[in-house]
Order: sequence, then C-alpha cells, then structure tokens
Amino acid sequence: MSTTITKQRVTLGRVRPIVAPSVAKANFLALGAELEACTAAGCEWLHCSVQDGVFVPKVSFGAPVVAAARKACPDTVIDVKLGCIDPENRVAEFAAAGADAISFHPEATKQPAAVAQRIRDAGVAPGIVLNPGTAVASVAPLLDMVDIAVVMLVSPGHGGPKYTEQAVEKVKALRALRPDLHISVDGGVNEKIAPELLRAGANVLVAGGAIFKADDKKAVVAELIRNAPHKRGNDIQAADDHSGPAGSASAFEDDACPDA
Ligand SMILES: O=C(CO)[C@@H](O)[C@H](O)COP(=O)(O)O
Repeated sequence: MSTTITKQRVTLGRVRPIVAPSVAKANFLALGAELEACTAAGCEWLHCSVQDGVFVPKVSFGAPVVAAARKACPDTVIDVKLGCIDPENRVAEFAAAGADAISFHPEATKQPAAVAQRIRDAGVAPGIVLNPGTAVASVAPLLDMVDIAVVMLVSPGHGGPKYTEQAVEKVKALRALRPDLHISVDGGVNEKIAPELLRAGANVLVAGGAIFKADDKKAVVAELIRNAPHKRGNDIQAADDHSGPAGSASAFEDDACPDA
C-alpha cells in the first residue's frame, strides 16, 4: 500500500472532510471569481469533471479550463476526473495543465493498472471512479495503486436516478479496505445527504449545484461538513467501524476542517 506523499498537495494518512466544488457547475463567464469565492469559503479541492462525449455522453471542458483553474487558485488541489475513453492518452495533457489528482474509470481502458502508474509517474495522485454500476469487488485489485476513489451517486452525463444507498454501501466497503484512502462522493451531493455519506467514511464531498447556486458559499461548506464524524462530540462510530485493523483509530482527523 502506498503511504507516501504523492505530490505536496494530496497526501495520504488520517483523512479529513474536504469540500470540492464541481467546476462544471460554475458560471464560466466569471470563472476566476467563482473559484476564488470557493477557496475563500474553505474549499480545499476543486473538482474538474472532464467529459469527452464518448465514454460520457456529454462534453464538458478540457485542459485549458483546468489550467485556468490552476492559475486562479495556485494553492488549491486541482482534482481532475477523466470521463474519457482511453484515459492513458490524456494523462500528460492534464498533468501539464496543473492537475494534482487524476481519476479515471477502469472500464474506459484495457489496462487500468498501467494508467494508474502513468498518472503516478507524471507526479500526480491517481484515482479510480466507480460508476453506479461498478462494484467495489471489481476495482479491489486496483485499490493499492491509487490515492483516491470517487464513488458516483449518478451515472455521469446521463442524469436519471441518484443511487445514494448503493453509494453509502460502497463507501463503507472502500473505507474498510483502505482506511487512508481519499473517498470522494459525487453527483447531487447536498447538505441533506452529506452526513450519511460522511458517516459511511467518505471524506471528499464533490458538490456542484449546492455550492455554485449559493450566494453564501461559506455557509454551505460549513453545513455540508457540520456533522462530519471527525468533530468532537459527533458520532464517529461508523467511521471507526471501517477504519481498518482492530484497534486502529478513526480515519478522520480530530481537528482539521475548513470551518473549524
Ligand atoms: O461530473 C459530475 C456528474 O456527471 C459531477 O461532478 C457533477 O457535475 C456534480 O454536480 P452536482 O450534481 O453536485 O450539481
């Protein structure tokens, strides 16, 4: 299992709650100001959902927008999710654009382990994305090769139902397998379902509409992680239940939190 620092901004170990606005939902006419407002509100990561119109039916944006986000927010983690066929062909481009993390769909490539290694060799933290139809068992052999698992609550680009309960079960299973992993949840995440996802063991909340539609982004960020199990006095049982070997502590830090 990798326990080293992959790149300065994405580290492994005792995880903490992080809010990652999904840049695709920003107002592109005011992108710099929108992203700066997110970081000022306490968002430590920015989530860039790249969709190629093939693996994901919609087209979102590419490396120039990622580079713009990097420029607007030089100290923020730029977390790229490649909704692209053959992600191996995109790694160099997004690493050069300034990505700190690149996640990909295992189904989008014939050689997922090689893609994870290519991302790491580029100095970027690798991650895998689990669509609603992707089982944890099917990605288990890859888990030791990545620093992030993104659990989708929706089918990217398709709309349709939100698979919250299935996502909660996947998060619990992933947390049991990798106590130090960044486990991200994505797709319709809001203040109502965030507590359940955090209790299950997720620590990165990707939120698009919830953040970008809000006038008071700081209040939304605070509300999203208000019941995070890392906070003293809150119920940390669920996180402890999935924190790895017997006797190990909760995966959640006690006191590192954007609004603490
Ligand atoms: O890439 C995707 C979905 O395909 C996500 O990153 C969404 O764009 C998140 O936005 P909300 O569903 O939270 O509004």
